[in-house]
Amino acid sequence: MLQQVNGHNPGSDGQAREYLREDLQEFLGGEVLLYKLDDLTRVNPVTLETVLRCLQARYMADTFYTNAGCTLVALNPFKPVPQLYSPELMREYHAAPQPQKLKPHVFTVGEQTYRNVKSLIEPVNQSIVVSGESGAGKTWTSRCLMKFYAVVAASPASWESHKIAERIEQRILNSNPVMEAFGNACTLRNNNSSRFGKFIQLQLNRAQQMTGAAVQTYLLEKTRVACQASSERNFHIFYQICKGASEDERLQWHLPEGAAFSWLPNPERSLEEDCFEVTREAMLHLGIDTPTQNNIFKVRRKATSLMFGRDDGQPFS
Ligand SMILES: Nc1ncnc2c1ncn2[C@@H]1O[C@H](COP(=O)(O)OP(=O)(O)OP(=O)(O)O)[C@@H](O)[C@H]1O
Repeated sequence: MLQQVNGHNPGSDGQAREYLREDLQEFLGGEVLLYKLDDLTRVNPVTLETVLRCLQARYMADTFYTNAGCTLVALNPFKPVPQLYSPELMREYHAAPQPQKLKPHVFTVGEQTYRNVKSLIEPVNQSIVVSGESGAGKTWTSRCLMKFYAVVAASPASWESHKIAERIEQRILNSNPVMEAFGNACTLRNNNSSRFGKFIQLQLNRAQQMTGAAVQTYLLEKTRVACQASSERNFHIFYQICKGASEDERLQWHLPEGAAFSWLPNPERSLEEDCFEVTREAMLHLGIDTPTQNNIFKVRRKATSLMFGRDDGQPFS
């Protein structure tokens, strides 16, 4: 039963609809100012149309973050916006007496969470849930948060502990290209779609410095190895190996130059994520040395050679 619509007491459903229509018109009439609404709880009346119009107005004004109470709505800009993620901006949010008074940003969430750990007498674990549909920007957002913590949670006093913190920071950031190489693939919606879920745990000591990180992955879409929807691709790592292996490695891994594989469709698409060197470099930083890497790729290559199948129908030796 309808009791009240935006302060009106309607006598009937018809009247309620009329009031709603008037309120809607009034709200959208001042549309030029919609981009200034940085909290969706201030949208009135709350309808799908008003919320979307508000987000659209902000998007047009290159404003990609909007609060919705204690939730942050992030719009994917689909273009590089480097000034939005600079270390200077990270420090600004970190140093602000009240970060929630600054413009809505993923760094506000990061900083508030960081302070919540610190401000309690007994530190309490904090969680940030990043959700959205495929291509919405979850991986990007998680990466941003990791970079943010790597910057703000790594300012120890002594040179020695500074070095340790720096190493942890690098390892945390380097875990991304490795996980993405092995667990991401190009889909119709996203060139770099994560085909697994992940739970990332960042560990801080009592002084709020980063001491480690752990990543748990789950629900890897293993079937993609053998079956890809048309116009989609297999996991990046396979293309990286095929495109980036040196001549020596090709010989070792029995990987003829230019060979086509039926289970590696659309290899002609050249993606930023195809860079084998980036994965190898990141693995090195994670402590996986070159011989171990070679063993991994050899094992991967052997396991997959049975499956890839060559387009000419020839089995692999
Ligand atoms: N804040 C941002 N700034 C610039 N580009 C972005 C931003 N967020 C997302 N993108 C772009 O959108 C693409 C898709 O984002 P992302 O991979 O994070 O989506 P996702 O939600 O993790 O998708 P999936 O669920 O498929 O893994 C990124 O590769 C990047 O190009």
